[in-house]
Amino acid sequence: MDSSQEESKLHVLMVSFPGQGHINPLLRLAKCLASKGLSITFTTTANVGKMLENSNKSITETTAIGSGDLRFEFFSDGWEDDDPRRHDLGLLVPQIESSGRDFITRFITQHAQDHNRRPVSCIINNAFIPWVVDVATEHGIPSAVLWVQSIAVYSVYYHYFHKLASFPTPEDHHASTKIPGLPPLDFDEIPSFLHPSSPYVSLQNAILEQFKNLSKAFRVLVDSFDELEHEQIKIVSSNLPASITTTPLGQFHEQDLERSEIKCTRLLAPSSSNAEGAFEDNKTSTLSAPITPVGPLIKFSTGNEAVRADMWSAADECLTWLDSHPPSSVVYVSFGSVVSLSEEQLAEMAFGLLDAGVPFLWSFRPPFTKHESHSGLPEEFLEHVNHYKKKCLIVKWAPQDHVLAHPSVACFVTHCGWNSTLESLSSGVPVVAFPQWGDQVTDAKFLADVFGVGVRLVRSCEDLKNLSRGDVERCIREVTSGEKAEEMRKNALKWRKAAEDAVAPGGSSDRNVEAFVDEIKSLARK
Ligand SMILES: O=c1ccn([C@@H]2O[C@H](COP(=O)(O)OP(=O)(O)O[C@H]3O[C@H](CO)[C@@H](O)[C@H](O)[C@H]3O)[C@@H](O)[C@H]2O)c(=O)[nH]1
Repeated sequence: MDSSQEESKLHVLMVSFPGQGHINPLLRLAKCLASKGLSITFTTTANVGKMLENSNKSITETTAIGSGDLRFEFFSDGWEDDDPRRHDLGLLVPQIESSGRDFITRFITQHAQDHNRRPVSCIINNAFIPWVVDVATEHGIPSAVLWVQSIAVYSVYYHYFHKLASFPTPEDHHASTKIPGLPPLDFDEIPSFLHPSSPYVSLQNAILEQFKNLSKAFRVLVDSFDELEHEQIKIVSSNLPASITTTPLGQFHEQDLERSEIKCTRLLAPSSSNAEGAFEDNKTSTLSAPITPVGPLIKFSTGNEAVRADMWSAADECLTWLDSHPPSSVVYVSFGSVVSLSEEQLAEMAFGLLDAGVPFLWSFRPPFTKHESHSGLPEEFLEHVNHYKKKCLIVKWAPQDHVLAHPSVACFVTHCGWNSTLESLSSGVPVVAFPQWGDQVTDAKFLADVFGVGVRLVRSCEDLKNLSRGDVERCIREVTSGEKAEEMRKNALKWRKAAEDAVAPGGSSDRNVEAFVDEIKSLARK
């Protein structure tokens, strides 16, 4: 690259909520954009930044990726290192907003004034920090959002927020929800934060807040792909005005950029359950920027595997241990970075795994706080694991992307976070779905009934409480042997191929990423 190209690299600031399930997809997008010639600064809060630096030394320096580059800069959330308030989302979300707003404003100003730095041309953020879009708008900087859950789940929240469909009410709280383009969703299949009695009010607010200002962004990118969620993309897009819906994926028109002027009225009278009063001004509302799938981001090869953002060090031994097993023989178990199981659930899961008689690798994330139990596994089970190291391995954190891509893995027992869901589909690995809350219950429904790659270990909150080792064993057997297992394996491999095609040069997501980069360049010229 000559010096004039080097100078003309556009600078994109990417801001992540400090959670693993948010950081991973945003970082994957960051690497992808850098590989196409953009200069990226990736930021999140400093306490999580410290964890990332401890487990990934490579992120402490600027890294050249393709014709662009990537660097990290973290901001303090204003609390001491061990402040327990961080574990309360209701407190954390506003705290990050106040410190994050200051940081981003300073960052934009410094980069605009200092001739030795590149001014910020675009800002991209992910879930739970919608104020980033407002800060960008206040400074006249174009902004985009990366939605880090499925488009189906986006559609459910979108229909809820804009009162476009009926949802369960306290009076009729088990009614199913019908949303165009989605199968009818039973009560236990809509994201559980929308249940009338959900105790997770702060999570519901954090999620729904995002829908307030999506129209200020010029694009909502999604870590999904057209072939996987074609109908859902069509439906979500069709609630936008015609000028946008007629725009084919991967081709942007001038009028798309003026959508802040666009208004759309709701289609249905509001159901009494729809967070009445909370989002008062929805009668005539600007809906959202166009939705563009750019995933699965994990499949884009940027030639820089070393840059990772694990919050804990991934145990290298996983891959050598997997190497010692025959193809399609191991069950991988992980419940992501947030979920904690009760001691009863852990015991049933543990003994169910033993009863299934298959080798297993269990990633059991370290506790967040001193108070969170990490010794919840039964003593008898741990003794067995120690004795049969060849057959069972428990680690604190695994390189999950590499584990799922390993040929020895036959099945994934997962909590169905969207990243895990997409990673298993992209790797062709069938699943036993063990969702706990939020979008996970919807993802589980899709994995089993729409994508055809797994079985559900639990279907309702009641099942969660009554998990039995017999069910664990039965589900693992169902997914790993017999005719039905063969069918699921075939479907999983079909999705893996579709994922590979989507990100290959000229594939649906690749075209969308290219067009997005062109869009950033074109907005920067204005
Ligand atoms: O040992 C492990 C376990 C997990 N992971 C990675 O951690 C991420 C976990 O993300 P996800 O599967 O989405 O689970 P959560 O961490 O639980 O994610 C939260 O955020 C997601 C995105 O909003 C939601 O879909 C989930 O429901 C929510 O719990 C994935 O990329 C995994 O590859 C590892 O690298 N090693």
